[in-house]
Amino acid sequence: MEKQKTYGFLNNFIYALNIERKSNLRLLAITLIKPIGDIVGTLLNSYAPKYVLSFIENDLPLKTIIIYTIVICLIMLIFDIISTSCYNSFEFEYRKTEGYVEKKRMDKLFHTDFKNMESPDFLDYAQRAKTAVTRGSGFHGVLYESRNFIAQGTLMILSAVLIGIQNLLMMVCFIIISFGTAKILTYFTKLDKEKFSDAMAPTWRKMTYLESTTKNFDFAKDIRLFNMSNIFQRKLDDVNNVYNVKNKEHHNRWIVCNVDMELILLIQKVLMYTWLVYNVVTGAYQISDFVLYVGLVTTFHNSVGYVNWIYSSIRGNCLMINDYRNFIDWKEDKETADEKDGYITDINLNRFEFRFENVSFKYPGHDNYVLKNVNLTIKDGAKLAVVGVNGAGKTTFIKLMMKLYEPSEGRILLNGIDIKEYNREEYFKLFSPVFQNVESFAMPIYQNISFAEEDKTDMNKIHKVLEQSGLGEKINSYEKGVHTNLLKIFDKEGIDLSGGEKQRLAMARALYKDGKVVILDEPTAALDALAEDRMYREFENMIKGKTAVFISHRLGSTRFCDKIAMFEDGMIVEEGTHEELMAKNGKYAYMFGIQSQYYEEKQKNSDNAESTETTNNGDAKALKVEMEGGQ
Ligand SMILES: Nc1ncnc2c1ncn2[C@@H]1O[C@H](COP(=O)(O)OP(=O)(O)OP(=O)(O)O)[C@@H](O)[C@H]1O
Repeated sequence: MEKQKTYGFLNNFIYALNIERKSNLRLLAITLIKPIGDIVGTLLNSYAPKYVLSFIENDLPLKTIIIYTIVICLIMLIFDIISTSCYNSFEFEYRKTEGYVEKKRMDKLFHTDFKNMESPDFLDYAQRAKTAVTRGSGFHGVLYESRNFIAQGTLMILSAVLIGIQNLLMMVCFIIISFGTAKILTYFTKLDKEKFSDAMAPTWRKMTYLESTTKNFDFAKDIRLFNMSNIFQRKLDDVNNVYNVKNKEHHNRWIVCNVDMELILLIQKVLMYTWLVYNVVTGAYQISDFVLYVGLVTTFHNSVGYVNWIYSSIRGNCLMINDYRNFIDWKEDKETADEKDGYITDINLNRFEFRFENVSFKYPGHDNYVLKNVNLTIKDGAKLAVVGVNGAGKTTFIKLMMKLYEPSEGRILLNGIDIKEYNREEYFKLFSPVFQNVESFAMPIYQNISFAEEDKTDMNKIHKVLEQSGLGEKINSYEKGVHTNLLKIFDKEGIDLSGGEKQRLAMARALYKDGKVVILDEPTAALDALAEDRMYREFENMIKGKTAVFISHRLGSTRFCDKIAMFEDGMIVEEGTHEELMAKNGKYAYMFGIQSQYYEEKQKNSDNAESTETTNNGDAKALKVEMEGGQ
């Protein structure tokens, strides 16, 4: 688990103000101007009754009293307007700052090491960082309350000084009481952050998963057909139960805190009123003084309460900002950091030879090795087929080759240089991958292929690769053609593609990218036999002269490769050409034999059906294609 860095309260507070300054200067201006309106407005509220009363006590003419009173009211109105307009524009202006911090958070998620995306620790921090950018907490909480903190803090000091001028002892008592309540609040805020916010992060993560899975169209079919609602609801009940227990503790904690504070504040009120009533009874104060000091006492009392609450709220929100900073600054692996001095960023190579040297690998957080002491060379321009049973380590092998993970032991070299030395983002650009599981994104079709804005997309090339991957006719049949949106998230008329069509889309992406190294991981798993036949012909064009790795369960389809590496239990157990491996009569030959038998039987049945029903011979041809993967 990543060690959390703890920044002080002030450090986090300044960080939030800095974010405010960088993202929206107007918001910073509001933060500074609103307190002026609040302070003057509140003090006038205390002084206005005293002055109006003193005009009467001093027998001023009625007309003068009315004019003075109107002037006082107008001044109060001006400061009230300043305060209210700042208050109203805060939410609107905050939108920019919200966008700024959210963008930083998303950037981290987009660029972090691939392995972090499956690390529960990292995902918990991602969840906490999300809380820090949610309205009402984190940055919003700190910036919103900082205006009130400045206003109420100043009012607290001013009213304390004004009271202190009259009675120093009282002022000292009030200050001690305010420190006492502040201490109680700090204690409860810290306790609650640990016992509630932090402890709830894994529960939020689970809830988010359950919620997003339930409404995800990709899962909707399985959920219904396998009647998974019960199991989902049970899991939801489990997390809800944890939430309910923690939430109850959270609320009880705050009730205890409030009661403690109210008891202390009661002592303060009793002291203050005793002092004021005594002075009026002994004739030391006039009625107008009494009214003024009641106003100041109330202001002091309220501002102490506010300052405590606001301070505690800002403190709690600063702890969330601390989490946000820990997430944004989450240390990436040194080897894969983006802009490290000395890392090779210019990967303009014209030959691509990969060498795996004693490579072993275990997934983060797991003890078992998924790859064991793999030694293999893929020569420049060579086509390597990787075969083996499910779970043998084939996909893991290419994930390592593409630098999505790093070897736990050993090293991988490209042209003799450890791939650790290459800048990750530049290195990714080398590859054109086609995976078996393909995601379509809620974007127009052309963008699902180029991953660029329209003005940076070569539309002719888009049409060409769509034709090559067999999607051209389908896409052209839509009114908006390549501008048709996929999925219905941004466009009610968006379309969805079938599994096979998605795989063709992946092929179009790879063709468009035209990477110098081609990776095909079961690229035809979802295709029908005829589409597969066509795709293989495209592959041959696509990989001509390039280094390529091809994973397939259809052993016949690997014959166009120069070399076959057979994986078993994370190790390469056989290596050579198809003919060499067949001659060896080992595991590869055995697997090939079993598959041939199956397809021969299928073909025999098809032939029988063909002779008796004299049907077309398309199926038999398709079977032959299926076995040989288009060869
Ligand atoms: N992200 C992961 N975390 C932990 N273990 C994983 C992860 N991905 C894969 N594995 C494990 O690693 C082993 C090898 O998986 P891999 O996907 O490389 O196999 P494969 O040969 O490509 O299988 P298939 O033919 O089914 O695609 C499997 O036992 C799998 O459970």
